[in-house]
Formats: sequence, structure tokens, C-alpha cells
Amino acid sequence: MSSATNSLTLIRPDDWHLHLRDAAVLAAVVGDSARQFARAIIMPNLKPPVVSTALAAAYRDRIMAALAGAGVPEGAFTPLMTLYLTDNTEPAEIIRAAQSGFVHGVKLYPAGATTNSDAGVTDLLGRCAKVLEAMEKQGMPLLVHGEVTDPSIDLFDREAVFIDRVMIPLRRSYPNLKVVFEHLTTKNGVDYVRDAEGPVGATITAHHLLYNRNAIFQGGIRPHWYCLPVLKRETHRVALLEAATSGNARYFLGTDSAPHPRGLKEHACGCAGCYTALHAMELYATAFDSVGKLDALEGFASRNGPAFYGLPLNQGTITLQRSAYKIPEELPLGDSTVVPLAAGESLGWSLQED
Ligand SMILES: NC(=O)N[C@@H](CC(=O)O)C(=O)O
Ligand SMILES: [Zn+2]
Ligand SMILES: [Zn+2]
Repeated sequence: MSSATNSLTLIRPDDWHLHLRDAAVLAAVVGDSARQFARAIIMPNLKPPVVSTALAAAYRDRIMAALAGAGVPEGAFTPLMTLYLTDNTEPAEIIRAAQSGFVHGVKLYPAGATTNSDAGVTDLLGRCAKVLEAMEKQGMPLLVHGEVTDPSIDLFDREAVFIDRVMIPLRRSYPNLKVVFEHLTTKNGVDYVRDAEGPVGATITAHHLLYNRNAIFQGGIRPHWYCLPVLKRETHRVALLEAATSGNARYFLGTDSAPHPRGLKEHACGCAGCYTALHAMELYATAFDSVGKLDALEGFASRNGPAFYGLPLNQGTITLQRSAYKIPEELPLGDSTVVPLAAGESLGWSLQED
């Protein structure tokens, strides 16, 4: 495929890292993901968190109701549920989750690392040994927010330090545990995932492929560009884009679309998270096109994730066209609004509506 390609048809993609939230916010955002993706791994960091298979089942029902309410045809979008790992998760819960058929991963939030992570794990290898053993045995993937929370570690180094302090010892103790290094943001992460032994994958967001940390500070502090792990310097962005477009099946699409009401982003202590569900495929196509690698987008968006999770490829396709797409300034979000990433800007690709 040449860089002059004007139209790109892909097997219908999936989003392997998505925040849908709950209630009125869920109702407002779910249609945006369903517009382009057939499935998504649904993050469990609700308040209170989704810590059991029973809570995941109830959350799944609420998502199905929201899909119907948004007019999404039945069967068009499948939420793949996850559990929120805590210091108190029991091995029996892992077995229940594996047997449920609808729980596809267990999420590690180091306590205090990110939005709604207070109930997260304080000491993974110390507190969760029996659970990790059960997960390894059941083939249940561990999805990792890969940042240390040690306040003495520079914010921009927290992913690299996590590799040394947690990932390497974790993989040594549980070599057959499936691990997804979520929202990779550094060259250190890219290199680790490429070279690690055993079943390791990683999601990469569109914003970390398109922007470096200058975006947060351009012309003043811009809260809608703030997420965790935070955008890094340009060398890291280039390494991420190289990895995503390399054809290596370990890297796959995960938007980490994380809606927050406008007022909580534009705030003295603004929340972390970028809203990208609306225009995810347009953003990814723009990133892949920037290095002439549109031909690698289908692997990254539609093939590598299902291969890692042991799920079938989707039926059907989507088509992206080289035509300008203007990102809205804001969108309704329950009783507030959400500002999508790069609001008001134009992208070179748009999703063809059927
Ligand atoms: N990515 C973010 O900046 N925020 C996410 C949490 C997360 O994925 O770490 C959120 O839930 O808002
Ligand atoms: Zn995270
Ligand atoms: Zn996330």
C-alpha cells in the first residue's frame, strides 16, 4: 500500500483498553466506541471498583442496556470484562472469573498510580502470590498499569523503574503468566516487551503515538492533554510509533479513552485521562500514515489483540478515507461535557459511516 492510498479497509478492529465509566457517562460514550470497534476490554476502575465476577456481570448488564439505549444493534459490540485486583483478591475469584467466559483479564493498578486506584495493590509479589499462581494456571491475563508510585521517582521515569522493580521479578516468578503492559509510553517499555520471554503483549494509545510532552505545555498548561502515564519526550514517541507499525504481534491497539467531565479536567488539580473513543481510528490512521505504514494498521488494530487473547477475528470491516475530519470542541457527558483530545483540530482521515 502506498502513501498515496486514499481509502483503507480493515477487518473490524477492537479496543484492548477502554474506560466506559457508568450511569449517564456510560450512556453518553458507549456509542462512540461501538461506532468503530466490535469489542473492547473494559477497565474496572469504577467507584467502587469491579472486584468480583458478580460485579463484572452486573456492570456488563449495564453496558448492554446502555448499548441498546444508544441504538447500537444487538451483537454489534461486545464488552470484554475485567476484574480489579486488590490485596484481598482470592484465588477462588480467579477461578470464577475464568469459568464465567466473560471476564478476560485482571487489572493491576498499583495503589495510588492513577484515576480510581486507591483500592489497588500495595505489593504485588508479596500480597498477590496465590492469585498470580491461579491466573497463570487458568490462562487469565494480568493487565498492568506499569508505573511505580514511589514519590521519590521522577514522574517521567515511573514506567522504566516499574520494569526493573515489578515486571522483571514478576515474569521470573510466573513465566507462563500472560501479561499485557498497558498503555506503553517509553522506549524502555517498547524494548522490554519486544525482548521479554513468555506471553507478553502491550497496548499503545493513539495519543502516545501522535504527541510528545510538549503538547501538555504548548502556549500554556493544557489539561486535556494530561493522562497517565504522562506523555513523554519525542524519542519515546518515535520508538512507540516504530513498535506499533513494525508488524510485531506483541503490540496492539488500546485507546485508554478515559472520559472526565470538563470541569474536573479544567481544575486546580485536574484528572488524568484523554477522551479519544470518538475519533480513535482516525487518530491511529493519522499516526500510521505519518510514517507511511498504513499497511501495518490492520495487524495492530484487528489481528494482534485477538491472537494474544485467544479470540476469533471479527466479522465485517470498517473503511477509513483520506478526507478531513474536524474534531468537535466538546461532546455531551451526562450533566456535563467532555473535551475530546485535539478538540477543534482537523485530522487527515475519517471513518466512512455505513
Ligand atoms: N489513563 C488515564 O490517565 N486515566 C485513566 C486511568 C488509567 O488508565 O491509568 C482513567 O480512568 O481516567
Ligand atoms: Zn492506567
Ligand atoms: Zn486506562
